[in-house]
Amino acid sequence: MSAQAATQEDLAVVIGLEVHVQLETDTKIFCGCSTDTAGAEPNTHTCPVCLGLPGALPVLNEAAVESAVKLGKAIDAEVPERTRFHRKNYFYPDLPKGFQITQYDAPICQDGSLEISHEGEKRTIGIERAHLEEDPGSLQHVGGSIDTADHVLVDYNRAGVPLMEIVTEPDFRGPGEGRAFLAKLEEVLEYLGIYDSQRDGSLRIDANISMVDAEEVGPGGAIDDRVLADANRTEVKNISSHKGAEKALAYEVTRQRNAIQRGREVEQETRHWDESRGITVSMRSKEEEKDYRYFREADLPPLEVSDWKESIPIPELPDARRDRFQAEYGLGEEAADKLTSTKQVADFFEDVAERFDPDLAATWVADDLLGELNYRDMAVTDVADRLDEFARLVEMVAEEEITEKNAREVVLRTMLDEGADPDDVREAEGLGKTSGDEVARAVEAAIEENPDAVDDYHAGDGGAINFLVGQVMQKTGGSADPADVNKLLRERLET
Ligand SMILES: Nc1ncnc2c1ncn2[C@@H]1O[C@H](COP(=O)(O)OP(=O)(O)OP(=O)(O)O)[C@@H](O)[C@H]1O
Ligand SMILES: [Mg+2]
Ligand SMILES: [Mg+2]
Repeated sequence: MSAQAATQEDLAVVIGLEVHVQLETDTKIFCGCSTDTAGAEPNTHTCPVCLGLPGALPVLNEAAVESAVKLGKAIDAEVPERTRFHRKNYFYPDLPKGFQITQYDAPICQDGSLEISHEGEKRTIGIERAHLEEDPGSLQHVGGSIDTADHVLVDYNRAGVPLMEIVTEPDFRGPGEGRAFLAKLEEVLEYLGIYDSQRDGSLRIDANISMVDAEEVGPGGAIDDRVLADANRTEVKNISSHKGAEKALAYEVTRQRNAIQRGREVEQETRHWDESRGITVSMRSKEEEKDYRYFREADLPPLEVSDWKESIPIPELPDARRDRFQAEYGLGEEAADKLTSTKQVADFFEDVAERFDPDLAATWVADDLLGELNYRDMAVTDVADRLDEFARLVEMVAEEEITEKNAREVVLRTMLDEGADPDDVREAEGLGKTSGDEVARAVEAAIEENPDAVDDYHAGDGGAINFLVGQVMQKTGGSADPADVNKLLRERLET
């Protein structure tokens, strides 16, 4: 059956991703310019090297290589003994030298993989390679978007920021899997501490999409290399988030499907994701490898990492930590997932679990804190500098200085909404958990003042106890623990 005659069901989606990640280093990859460019005036973090002035020589940043090796270990890649750099030639204003220093035939990471879980199923996504390169400068399109702008401004502050380009096999069979992969990759990068998710543009994605005859898909989603090579694919550039990736992929899948159903061929081309319009637009026919005239970067010697790489440690990664949390703290799968979703959350949970009690810590971090943050469209990163205060709140609950209900509904919410300190909120709201004596007195008073309810209780009316609990709660200003009060009342009424 030819692709032309295909209907919806006859087509399988093929997606491969090229993910560009900015490595978090103090200085650029080939010069000493600071990478801390947030809010800086354009073109103020530059020097002859990253501006590509004639005669300037690159010197490789050791920290960038170390980060690349860490990533290689995390994705189970081969890190060859010797790697080298190449020049990729193209003419575009974001590249002052007219070429990008990148890696070609000897990338620092080869043949890795990452396991994702999507819609309850686990899949292993192959990673063809991950190589080091320099980030180009950034362009600002003035008076329109890329295809309509009046003119373009160039900022070379970004030029030379270390980038890792991670190239997957065409292993995704749908946009959702692509998104799951990006989330997982970001998690791993954060755990490794080599990446700053908060930095603008620190993760940028090119997505390759094609359609093949569904009959070509074998067991486990395998597709023959020849079929993949023959399929006309589009490469979508300018995707900068997981959400954007899923949307761009879904758009492109629909566009290609429609074209094939109308009997048209999908053109092999480069397209641009226009985030604000939610569409992809054609940019140019796809360049081929020979267009880049790759040749060896003679200004950088080959890089030897064979002995060195063994001495570069990596921390426990998300999957391992998830398993350990389940085994060590008796967490369910869902709680373990939530509590390892970012390193910061996981570290915070462990800290609180060790100091107080794992069950309490799990509820407080997974349900209460993350729930309230989520409700406010916030993440743990937004309160990263206040984690001590949240730990203090859990301590108050653990030490029974406050009821769980008040801790959750008053203190936690006020902390988040007003940036208040937990002890201050408790004091201001008079929420100190009432002492045992005070509760006992309130129980006595409630019994004395409500003989009818006491009679009803003895006559077997189950509702009477709730009424009495309510009376005690009122007398203690809501600061007693209702479960304790219930117990006290029953004990007292049975004697
Ligand atoms: N048939 C296909 N459909 C979708 N994606 C594919 C297909 N074949 C290959 N890919 C994906 O295309 C991506 C890049 O492929 P490749 O390495 O051949 O370079 P390229 O896009 O030509 O190179 P560059 O972007 O550096 O110029 C990979 O992620 C790969 O998985
Ligand atoms: Mg590249
Ligand atoms: Mg490509």
